[in-house]
Formats: sequence, C-alpha cells, structure tokens
Amino acid sequence: MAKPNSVKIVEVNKVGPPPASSQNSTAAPNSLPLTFFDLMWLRFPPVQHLFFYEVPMVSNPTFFDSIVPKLNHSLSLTLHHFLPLAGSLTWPETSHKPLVSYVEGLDGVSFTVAESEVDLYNLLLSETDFSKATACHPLIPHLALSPERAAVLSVQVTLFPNLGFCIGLSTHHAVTDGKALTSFIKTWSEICKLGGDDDQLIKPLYDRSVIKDPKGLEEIYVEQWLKVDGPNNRSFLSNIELQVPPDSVRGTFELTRSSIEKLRNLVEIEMAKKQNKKLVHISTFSLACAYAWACLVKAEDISTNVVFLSLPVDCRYRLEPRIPNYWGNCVASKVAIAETRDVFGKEGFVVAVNAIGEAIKSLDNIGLLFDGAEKWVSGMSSLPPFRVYSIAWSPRLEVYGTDFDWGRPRKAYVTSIDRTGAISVKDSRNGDGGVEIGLVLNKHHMDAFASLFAQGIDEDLPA
Ligand SMILES: CC(C)(COP(=O)(O)OP(=O)(O)OC[C@H]1O[C@@H](n2cnc3c(N)ncnc32)[C@H](O)[C@@H]1OP(=O)(O)O)[C@@H](O)C(=O)NCCC(=O)NCCSC(=O)CC(=O)O
Repeated sequence: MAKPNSVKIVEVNKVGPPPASSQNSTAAPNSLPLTFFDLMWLRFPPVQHLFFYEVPMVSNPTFFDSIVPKLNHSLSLTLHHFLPLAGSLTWPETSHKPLVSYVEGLDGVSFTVAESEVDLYNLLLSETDFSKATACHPLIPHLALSPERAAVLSVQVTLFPNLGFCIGLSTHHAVTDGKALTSFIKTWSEICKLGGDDDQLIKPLYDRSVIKDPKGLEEIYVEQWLKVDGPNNRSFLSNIELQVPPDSVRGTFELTRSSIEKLRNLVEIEMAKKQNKKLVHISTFSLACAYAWACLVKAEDISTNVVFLSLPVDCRYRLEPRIPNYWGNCVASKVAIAETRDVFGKEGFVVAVNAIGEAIKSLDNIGLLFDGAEKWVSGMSSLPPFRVYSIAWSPRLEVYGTDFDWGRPRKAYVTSIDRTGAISVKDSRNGDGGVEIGLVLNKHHMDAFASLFAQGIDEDLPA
C-alpha cells in the first residue's frame, strides 16, 4: 500500500519573466545589494507556504491543460515586476556583502507540477484530527541552496484529482519578508485572474537608498556572518540544522471575532479592577498572540523563570519617511517578556497581553526600534538553550484573500513553522476579522494546548 504522503512529480521546469526585449521599462532591477534588514536572514531556513484550492470534480485534463498553463504564464508576467524572486543570491569574493541578481537564460523560478497519489487533501484539511507535521512536505517545493548560490523562490502546484489543487511556495527570507512576498502573491493572483498584465497594479519600490543605517548594522552583520564557522565564511548554508521534531503534529485553531471581543472585555475588566492605566495597546493581534502564547506556555509546562515572545514588526510605516511600497525586508523584532509563574496564574492571559502590549507600545519611540539590533544576527546564528516563542506572519497580510480565479483558499498554512517552532497568526478564512493560529507541537503538547485553548474561550467570559 502506498504511504499516505506520496505525490507523483509530473514535470519540473524553470519560469522566468518574458524576455527583456519584449517588455517595457517598468521591470524591476536585475541586481540588488542586500541591506541590513536582508542580511539578518542570510542563513534562515526557507519560508514555506501552502494554499489549498477547492475545485470539485477537477479532472486531470483541466488541471494540466488549463490550470497549470494559466498559473505558469501569469507567474512569468508577474516576475517581470519582481525580478529578484527569479534570481539567485551570491556572495562574490569581490563584494563585501551578498547580492541578489537575475541573469536571463541562467536564473528562473523552479516550477514543479505534481499529482497527489493518495488522499492528502482530506488528510491535511481534516478539521477534527491533527495531521502529522511532515505529511504536507511532499507538497512543498525544494529551494536550491548551496554554499555558493541560493535560489530565492520555488513553486509547486499539486493536483488532488476531483478535489482541487494546492500551490506551494518556498522563499529565501534574505530577499523578501512577509509584506513583500504578499505583494508578489497578490499581484500574481490578480494577473492570473485578469488573464494578463495590469498596469494599474501597485509597483514595488526597489530603491535601497531609502533604508538608512545610522548604527552601521550592515557592517556589523557582514562581519558576524563571515565569522560564523569562519573565517571568511560566505556560504548560504546554515550552521544550525533546524529539524522537524519527530512525532510532531500540525494544528490550526480559530479565534472568532466574538471570541476576540470576549477576550478584549476580559482584559478591560481586569485592568479596570486594578485601575491599571499602564496598558495602552489592546489590539486583535496582541489579544490573539497573548492567548496562544499563554496557552502554549502552560501546555508545554515551561520551567524557566521567564518566557520570551519575539514579535516581527513591519518598519515600513515606522521609518521616517514612511515607505509603504518598499520591496525587500523591512522587519525588526521586538521581544515581549513575562514571568513564567505569572503566565501560569489565573490571569496568565492578561499578563501575556500586558507583556505584548508593552513591547508594541515601546515602538512609539522610533529610537527604540533598533534597540539591541547589534545582537540580532548573533541571535540567529546560534540556538538558545531555552524555548523562545516567536510569531510568524500576520493577519494583516490576509492570506485568505488570495484568489487566483478559483475562489478563496480552502486552507492556508505557513508550513515552515515546523522547523522554527513559531506560532503562525493569519486572518480567518470566513473574513469576520477573527484570527487563525497555527502550531506544530508533539501530540502530547498539542492535546494539552487544544484543551486549554477551548476551555479559555468556552468559559463564560463576559461578551
Ligand atoms: C507590531 C505589530 C505586530 C503590532 O500590531 P497591532 O495590530 O497590535 O498594532 P498596530 O498599531 O499595528 O495596529 C493597531 C490597530 O490598527 C489596525 N491597523 C493598523 N495598521 C493597519 C493596516 N495597515 N491595515 C489594517 N489594519 C491596520 C490594526 O488592525 C489594529 O486594529 P485591531 O485591533 O482592530 O485589529 C504590527 O504593527 C506589525 O508591524 N505587523 C506586521 C508584521 C509582519 O509584517 N509580519 C510578517 C513578518 S515576516 C514573517 O513572518 C515570515 C517568517 O518569518 O516566517
């Protein structure tokens, strides 16, 4: 019997933008230097996503003769505006830092077409069972990495006969963050839906001079990376091999709009009781992250005195001047800190909201945005001896709005959290302003988390 995780690879080809001669001058630059924001992620494992689309009764001919060519052609048109994604990262001896460049005829996006041979669709989308974390791996495209060269994007489309298909993406974080990747995916889906290029689409800003670096972080990060397993280590391979823990399972948990409102009321009541005027930031994001974090600390029965939660912060709206359309990496990191025993307490969730709120509130002071940034690369190049929780993705990136012409995704996963251990936070599929939490844990911790998660929102919280 076939193992319930196998797909048949039908073809692998390379997709690039249309030839330069056939295009107008709005193309993205062929080559870009990395900024300090990019350098932070130089050896980070690929960020991987899966988007499942339900297309009942989809046949093999429809998929191979219509859907795949449509996705392939629109990808090519889209890459014209996002050339770095079709390129490669290199670090020539003549350059003091790495760069990403696209060379026509050499580079391109690896595009794999596959067919699922078993019912992976129902296995992975089951609402009642947790799927094995590795079950979805055959749907994720390989991102070619070698010491000398790293691919930036690879794509895989996989057919589930009669059920639908899935689009898998692997990307290199040193070239794109969540906002930049989302702008590419949204543009691709729009072009696919419209059936051609659209000049009205918002064009990315590639100008690197808008990124100021008064602390000299670029120099610091380059020096630090060269020294990790160095001297002069210009490799793209990580010194830390992040593994998917054996026996881990993948879980998705929904906080509906009304659950979030209940949580918000709970926090406000607790704050009023204590006449605590300190808490000034109670957003949907902080409530959702705090709830997941508090449940997780309890489920994992953490024994350290203090717990940390690292939050990604989009700096595009926080730099002066603002750079909303900047394309590349522009995320910083803020860490929320709480005493573990307080998180375990009856008001653990409120403690977690406070900790996250304080971390986010500190961003009002732009001077604190890069506080401690000198140590960000050293933090990335070694594993801490204790659990550091982190958040991946953001509800604001609205993955469930990604419609390539086959409707909203039936399900979207940030699958790479299985290596990083991050908590993924996304918008809710039903578009009600709720939040979807994604986790990969061992089965024992997942069961404990599920129970705590359900208890907390089922309890009679004031609505
Ligand atoms: C620091 C933050 C997380 C804090 O978020 P918060 O929502 O708590 O606070 P905030 O000040 O931004 O927003 C306060 C309120 O205004 C609303 N609001 C503000 N700006 C908005 C916008 N542009 N679009 C829609 N809503 C917006 C919020 O929804 C919220 O309302 P309401 O409470 O009603 O909702 C965020 O500002 C931020 O930078 N988010 C982006 C993170 C990101 O890019 N992540 C991807 C990283 S890359 C990645 O993850 C890849 C990987 O590593 O795997």
